[in-house]
Amino acid sequence: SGSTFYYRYHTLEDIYDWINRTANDYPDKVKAILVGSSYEKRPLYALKLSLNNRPNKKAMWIDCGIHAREWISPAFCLFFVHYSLSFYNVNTEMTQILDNMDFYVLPVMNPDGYKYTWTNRRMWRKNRSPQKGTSCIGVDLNRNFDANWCTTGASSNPCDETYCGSFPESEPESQAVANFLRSHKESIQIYLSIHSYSQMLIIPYSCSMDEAENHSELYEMVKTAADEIRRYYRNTYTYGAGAHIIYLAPGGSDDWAYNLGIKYSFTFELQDRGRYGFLLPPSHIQGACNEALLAVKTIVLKVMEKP
Ligand SMILES: NCCCCC[C@@H](C[SeH])C(=O)O
Ligand SMILES: [Zn+2]
Ligand SMILES: [Zn+2]
Repeated sequence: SGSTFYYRYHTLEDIYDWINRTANDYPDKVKAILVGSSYEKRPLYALKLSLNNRPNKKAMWIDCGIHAREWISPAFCLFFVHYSLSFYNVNTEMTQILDNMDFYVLPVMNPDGYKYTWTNRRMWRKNRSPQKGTSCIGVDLNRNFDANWCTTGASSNPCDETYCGSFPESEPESQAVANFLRSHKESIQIYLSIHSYSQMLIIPYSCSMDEAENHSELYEMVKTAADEIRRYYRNTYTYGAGAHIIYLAPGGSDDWAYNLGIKYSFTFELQDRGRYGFLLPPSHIQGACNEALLAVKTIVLKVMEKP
């Protein structure tokens, strides 16, 4: 699949085919891990990238597609895997990173919702689990984690877009990710969740107005990443703690991962700033992915420098 493959949006079926093909084409570098399944029993595959068989490497987790309508998010995960495999031993930074760091990449965390945006409603956000006592469907998976769950910034109404679910990790998708992170928290040093839109590099906390204990370190990382994006791509990303730069959003995967002990935890809001919003045209995929890649590289290299 030439790079034109990575500059188009893909159906869920094409993404599953790509996952299997990639794992088959790189048997010694890529492993498809089944971390769980969705409400409608679709598999949740994470690709483990391990390009250097040095023992006990640290790892970074990247999830995409937690919100169904944010199509640029899965597009980035596919791009990132392709870039890592294609530019290892070619691009200096990527080689340095992959010699030290494994990656777990979950391209579509909400497959039921993603499918639904292709077949029924392009603007769907939540998963597709039915709720008791109402015909309204779906939980906002980024309000379903156990971090100040269902406080201000989430809704307890199943018909709302930010519905928190019936209890923390009530959904199979969030439970699968939380279980995997719990069982790999010793090796996973960095957490990243990819969303769109509004061009932001977000650090904890979003679930409260509290400041993260390593706030200045995290702030420096996203500031530097945003500066690099401005320098190389002349594009503007805002950065900072979610509760301050976007809105209070409790129950988020990043805040939960942070409290689990993954002290380098981020959420990216990719392009654009509202002209197309969630309907970002395919012609913008390359730019959006290059910007996000630069931010990932900047942050990972800084984490690797830490003693
Ligand atoms: N974990 C909360 C990070 C800040 C909010 C992120 C946005 C992405 Se669409 C949201 O979940 O509303
Ligand atoms: Zn989102
Ligand atoms: Zn968003």
